[in-house]
Amino acid sequence: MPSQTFYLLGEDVSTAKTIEVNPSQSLEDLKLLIAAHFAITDPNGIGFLGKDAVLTETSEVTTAPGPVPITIDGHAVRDPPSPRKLPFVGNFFEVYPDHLGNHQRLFDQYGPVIKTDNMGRITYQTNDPAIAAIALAESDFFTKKINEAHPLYALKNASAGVFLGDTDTEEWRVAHKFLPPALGPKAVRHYAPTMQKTVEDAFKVLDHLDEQGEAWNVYYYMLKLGSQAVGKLTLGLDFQHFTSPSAPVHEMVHSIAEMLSLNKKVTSKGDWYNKLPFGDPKRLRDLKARIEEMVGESIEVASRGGVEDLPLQDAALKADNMVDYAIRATDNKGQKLPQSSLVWALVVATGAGFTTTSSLLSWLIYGLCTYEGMQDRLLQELIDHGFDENTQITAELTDKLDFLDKYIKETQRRHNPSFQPGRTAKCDLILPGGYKLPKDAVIIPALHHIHNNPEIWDNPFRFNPDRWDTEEVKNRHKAAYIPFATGQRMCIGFNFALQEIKVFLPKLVYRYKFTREGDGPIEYDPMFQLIRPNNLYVRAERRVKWPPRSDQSTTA
Ligand code: HEM
Repeated sequence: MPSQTFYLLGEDVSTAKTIEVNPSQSLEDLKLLIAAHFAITDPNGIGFLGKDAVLTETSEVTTAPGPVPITIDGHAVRDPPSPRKLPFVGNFFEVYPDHLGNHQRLFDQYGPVIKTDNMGRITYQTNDPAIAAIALAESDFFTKKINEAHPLYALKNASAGVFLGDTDTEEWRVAHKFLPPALGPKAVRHYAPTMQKTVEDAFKVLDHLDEQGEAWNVYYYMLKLGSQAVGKLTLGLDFQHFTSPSAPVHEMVHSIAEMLSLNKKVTSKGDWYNKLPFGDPKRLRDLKARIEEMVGESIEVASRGGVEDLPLQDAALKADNMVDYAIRATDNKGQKLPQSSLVWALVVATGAGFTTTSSLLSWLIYGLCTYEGMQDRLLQELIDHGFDENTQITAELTDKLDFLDKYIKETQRRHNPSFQPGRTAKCDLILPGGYKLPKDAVIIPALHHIHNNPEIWDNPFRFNPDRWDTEEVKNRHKAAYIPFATGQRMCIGFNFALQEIKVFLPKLVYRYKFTREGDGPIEYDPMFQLIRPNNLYVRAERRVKWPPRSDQSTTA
């Protein structure tokens, strides 16, 4: 077979490779062949340069005088740009404290892939959905491998939960077979009554705060509410967060939160520190043991009921909660989730579940008080669907609430709580646009910046739920909106989260009118894993009257 030599434009000609090419193959097949040889992640962007023009036929490529330069999306290959570094701190002060605002500025200045060095930790970020989709697909190019550069590295070693681990492990595969069915769309539907009871239990506290004329910190109460629901439905535990306005946050919730921050502290120093018999490392070991003990108790209580084993899907539809599910669910070989994976899979699902939903709930309340007309439109939609305080919310009802759906989507676009799902390059590779990434580099699809990228979204900084009806948004790139990430390592709890929100928000909006207390800037904590409003205070006033149905007011 004839052969041709090729090299990547931008690299030295001496790197050229000789490749056998069948002259009768299509140009598309030739691009696939070249992509495989040069680890080019998207073959569609490959171009072949002739002496005077771009070569568009395989026969032209094979007969051109070699070596033939390869372009990617019309570019030579190049290192991702990076701001100028300062000694020791690198780009730290280019990025922090306002990493959301600063990354936006860096994307505007340098383009869709940027490299930053924050005190020695090198990461790559992208706001391009096409690159995000490539990174998040588990493939020959990328995987979730949590190495020193990964944003979850500090959490990986100390807690070791399978969902904080690498994809390429037997433990993750087993947990990933067992747990997602319990959080599938059908399975979470039967959790709706428990979700509703949870928010209704919070009413007496919110009513009391209203009677006292008190404003409250939204994140604090949403943390209580979000974790109350997740606690019941993952661990079967009642955290008693709404027995009174000052009811303490349950030991499980603050233990998980404290464990997350201790992990960061302990693993940011050498391994010797971890072995100290006192201080933070000891506290961390004690906490881990206590958490295991608490989850172990939940498992024991659930087992004591003498429950029957069931195939995965049936168990998902019948279980009272995820512990109950996990001890019953049996795969087609009659095997169960091993006890060794069970405890930490449940701890991580609980932690991932409440930190995220409580942040999103907080942003949803922020939107009610900030964006003109939202509260009225949400309320009107409820009234028009015959909603009242006795309504039992079901998925059939929430499926009809179009504006609610658009409002949630727009909030997750504009104020997404999670922002850094990192993926690791398995080899030296070339991204669309010609950006080179070395093996083991961690790239973060920057969710906030993808969701607010002006190349994709018209007027992205405007909060506009109606954009979700437009053709432009309906035809967007599949990774232009990925609040729960995408690919095999995406969120397994998204059905749960969305259903919970669709039960909580209507109940809250029907009962209360929310107004913001104070009008200073809202701050977020740049060192927290999630974006949440730290200093948002609201008044929730009980409604005493509701608008008429739209059809009645039109008739009138
Ligand atoms: C608004 C709510 C939520 C948001 C925005 C969210 C977002 C995410 C994102 C972006 C990831 C991917 C992380 C990565 O790729 O590195 C993820 C993973 C995960 N989420 Fe969620 N999540 C939410 C709610 C939940 C809930 C309610 C649960 C459980 C009940 C849950 C359990 C998990 C688990 C176990 C993973 C790890 C999956 C894996 O590594 O294979 N999440 N979530």
